[in-house]
Amino acid sequence: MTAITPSTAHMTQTKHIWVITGPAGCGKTSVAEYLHQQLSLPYLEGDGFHTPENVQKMADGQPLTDADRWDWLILLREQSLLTLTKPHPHVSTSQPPSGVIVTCSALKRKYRDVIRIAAYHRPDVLVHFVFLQASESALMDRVRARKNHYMKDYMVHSQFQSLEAPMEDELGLDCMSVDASGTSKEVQELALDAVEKSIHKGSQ
Ligand SMILES: Nc1ncnc2c1ncn2[C@@H]1O[C@H](COP(=O)(O)OP(=O)(O)O)[C@@H](O)[C@H]1O
Ligand SMILES: O=C(O)[C@H](O)[C@@H](O)[C@H](O)[C@H](O)COP(=O)(O)O
Repeated sequence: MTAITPSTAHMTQTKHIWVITGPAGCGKTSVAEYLHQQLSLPYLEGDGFHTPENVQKMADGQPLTDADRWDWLILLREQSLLTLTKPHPHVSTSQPPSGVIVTCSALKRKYRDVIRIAAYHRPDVLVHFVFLQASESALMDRVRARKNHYMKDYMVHSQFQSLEAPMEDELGLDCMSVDASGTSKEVQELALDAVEKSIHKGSQ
């Protein structure tokens, strides 16, 4: 049996991958930046991991296909795990972080399944999905008002066509649904509250 010493204790602590999900404009970036600040956890912006080809495709107004998304999802999963092993530069400790925040629309159940694989060989890792729920028309308005982004408002409809919001079984497992119809501040607070409750529940 391997003894748990202070130097190895961090390896056995539960580590969390917090995936902030939902269609374009739901507030993934806004919420992730807030959680990053409030929880002092590293943050991976999913949009930054698309290939130039995928970005061009979306900028041209074509929704991504499943085939376009697989490698992106796998990359996000691998980068999340890698981030959990590296000392966090924003915290004054040489220990790896206790969690990582990642934005990823994760529109379909099978996309979430790809990310769930992160925990298959890492019993110390828990994956959680925070689904930001708001109406299509609200998200159209937000994306229309957002400047300097490849994703245009007319893409929101295709995102809702692809969307498989987490159902009861996923909500009872590793997904939480957050009302994202309010102001940015309200949604940020609701998301933080949901994450903190989940951490608290896990520690009991
Ligand atoms: N709750 C909100 N209410 C109104 N506008 C919001 C809200 N959350 C984010 N926004 C704005 O809407 C746009 C999309 O938000 P963003 O965080 O980029 O969403 P996503 O990353 O899910 O596409 C941004 O311009 C952002 O400032
Ligand atoms: O900020 C946004 O508008 C979204 O995050 C957007 O960029 C998009 O959702 C994905 O990154 C593309 O991938 P999907 O088509 O799989 O959502």
